[in-house]
Amino acid sequence: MPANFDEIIQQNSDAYRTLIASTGEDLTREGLLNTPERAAKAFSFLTQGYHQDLVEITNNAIFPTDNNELVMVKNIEFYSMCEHHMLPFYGVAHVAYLPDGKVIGLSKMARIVDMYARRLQIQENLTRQIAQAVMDMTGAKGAAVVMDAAHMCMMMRGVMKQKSDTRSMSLLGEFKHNTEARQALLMAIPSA
Ligand SMILES: Nc1nc2c(ncn2[C@@H]2O[C@H](COP(=O)(O)OP(=O)(O)OP(=O)(O)O)[C@@H](O)[C@H]2O)c(=O)[nH]1
Ligand SMILES: [Zn+2]
Repeated sequence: MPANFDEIIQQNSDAYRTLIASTGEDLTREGLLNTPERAAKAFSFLTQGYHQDLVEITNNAIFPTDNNELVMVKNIEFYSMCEHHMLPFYGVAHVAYLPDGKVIGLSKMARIVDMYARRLQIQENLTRQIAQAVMDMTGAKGAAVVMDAAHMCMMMRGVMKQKSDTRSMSLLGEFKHNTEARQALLMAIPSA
């Protein structure tokens, strides 16, 4: 949470008041009375990733191992917002790495996904940032992230395609350079 949290909520409530008023709505009607502040708090939650860092969220949960085979946490659900329209995109992330003597707490992989998802993003950059973070935190031989997502900006407006879904991938280290490692990874990833 930022130090000036209350001030930010106040400012963003005013901004939401302006937005709501632009529709012609009556801001004093009962159903809308607390909406600007509620929306400001919701926005603050959905963008809280800007106020987190990797060291804090992983909390030193790095452990020694003598098993350096593939680790993958599949189907980590995430919600993000596209940086173009500020509309949600959401789906699942599959996060994998090839340890080099160290593993990371499994829940921390999901926390890393959430930290980057709760920012204004495009799916491709989100995917790469998660892979890089896993690589950096574990010193892994390779890290890979695959994300499958639906984009509300393509569904409820614009081209209005309800069934399209987007797969993005980031392969680092061994997964990029070693064909065998990449094939083992791709076989383990669920189809969209
Ligand atoms: N590559 C990528 N594009 C995205 C993502 N999220 C939204 N977009 C796209 O960003 C693009 C923005 O295009 P613009 O032409 O500037 O905006 P627009 O007029 O609102 O575009 P339309 O959505 O086609 O109506 C659109 O094609 C969106 O589909 C994402 O995560 N990755
Ligand atoms: Zn968009």
